[in-house]
Amino acid sequence: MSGNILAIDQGTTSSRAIVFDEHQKIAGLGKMEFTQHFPRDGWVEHVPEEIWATALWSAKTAIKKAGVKASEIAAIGITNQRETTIVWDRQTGKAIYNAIVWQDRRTTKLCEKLKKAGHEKLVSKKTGLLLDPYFTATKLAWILDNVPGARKRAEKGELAFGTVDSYLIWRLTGGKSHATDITNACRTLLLNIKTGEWDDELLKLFRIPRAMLPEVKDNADDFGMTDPEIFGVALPIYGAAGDQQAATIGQACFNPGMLKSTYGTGCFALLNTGTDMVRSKNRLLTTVAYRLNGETTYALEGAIFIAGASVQWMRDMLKIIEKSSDAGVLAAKADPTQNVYLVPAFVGLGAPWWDSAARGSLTGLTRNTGPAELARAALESVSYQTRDLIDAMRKDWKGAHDTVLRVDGGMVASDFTMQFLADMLNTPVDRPTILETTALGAAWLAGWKAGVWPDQKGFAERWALDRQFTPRMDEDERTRKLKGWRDAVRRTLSSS
Ligand SMILES: Nc1ncnc2c1ncn2[C@@H]1O[C@H](COP(=O)(O)OP(=O)(O)O)[C@@H](O)[C@H]1O
Ligand SMILES: O=P(O)(O)OC[C@H](O)CO
Repeated sequence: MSGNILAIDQGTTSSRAIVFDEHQKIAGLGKMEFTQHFPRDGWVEHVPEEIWATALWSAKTAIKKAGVKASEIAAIGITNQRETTIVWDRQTGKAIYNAIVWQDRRTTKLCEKLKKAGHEKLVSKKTGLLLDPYFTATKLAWILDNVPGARKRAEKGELAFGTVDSYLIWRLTGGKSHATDITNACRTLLLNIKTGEWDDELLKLFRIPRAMLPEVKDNADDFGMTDPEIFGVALPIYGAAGDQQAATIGQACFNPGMLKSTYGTGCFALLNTGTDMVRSKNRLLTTVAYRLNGETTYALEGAIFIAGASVQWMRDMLKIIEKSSDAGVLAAKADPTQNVYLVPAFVGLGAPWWDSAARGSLTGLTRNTGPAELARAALESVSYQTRDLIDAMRKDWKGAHDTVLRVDGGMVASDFTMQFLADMLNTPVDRPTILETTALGAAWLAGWKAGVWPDQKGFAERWALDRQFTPRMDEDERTRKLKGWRDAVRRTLSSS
């Protein structure tokens, strides 16, 4: 059997697919951006048909570009933007409402109400998460409460719920498989991360009918065969994982203490804590890193909502750069004596603040502040936020000390940003040769399950360094800059 694996990576701003060959090298890639809908302040939606169409187009393009026949693909792995919520009609396969995206804040009030009623402790204990609109359950409840007739139909079993992995699996298998994987399921607020099963108490709290939920599987598992109409041949789907967990796998962070951070639209740092479920005292998340052969590995996670999105904001709204890669060039021209801080709380602040009512701020402006200082502040904000996460991780778990950070995602192409990151963390930052680690992680799951790719150890040995960024800034300068950042955050919090 051939060692070609198709990975479908359905992200927040684009869908892409990659065919990796038997040596885990990229043989073909297809990528398409899709429309972001912002119907109201704090609301973010995607059209499910567009998610499907762009994912499918990308998959077919990747196969074509790789110059292989679909029959030469051994298996498919799926990875996706997490928490994004879709409900569809089991009969027609049509979604009953747009996908409510992870960034969407419309359920802030409901979360506050549940918190006031004292439910956060139970929710955190069972799920490792917090009562924040970021997660799926309240978005799903919103759909059931706001689409006429939805709740009744869901109770009768006529509607199906899924995160994007589940929706793609359903579409790819022609409605034959309604499944999800443990890493996506554990982000819904409906799964008990200790047992790995849907939890009746949580379902009752969020008023979610069990009949609409998918089956929860391991990350390398049998998720069904694709409908032969789609690729001309039925292909097995053998892997699925949320994109941040897939990146953890793709970065081969398989040992406790290993840490990766992905800089895409948002930024997500995951620290492997092994089979230990480390409970955060500093408002980080406890999450499933992966479950293989029934054994669960956990991670501590810090989630930042805006990273590369601030670069897109400069490009699309402020129009001070033409393309993302101009940001680093512009930032390098900034006046080093200015202390401008951008706190990009465009959709609230994630870890460790969890302030959904906060909105972005720009401080330290002078008459001489121009686009270059703004670009620098936007790129630097990513490193400051990462520092906040890693400080919290170090307080939570001793295994987080002396670790090297492996980075990936679109934004790590910026050398300026990576150097500043090493300076702020005061720790080396390793950028691998393959930056498509999310897709690679999903591909490994499928390739390993299909028996055509190496095992964990063999795969980890193939991880290759492109460049290591080492800290260059002196301690006084770092301390001064971090203090300025913390002041800026303090002023941005909604309670300030
Ligand atoms: N050279 C660069 N410098 C800074 N930011 C960049 C650069 N290249 C891409 N980006 C940013 O990275 C993000 C895209 O990363 P990607 O991993 O594709 O994201 P996602 O999976 O969330 O769609 C965009 O927000 C883009 O602005
Ligand atoms: O699409 P990304 O890469 O920004 O990832 C989104 C995360 O999965 C949200 O939790």
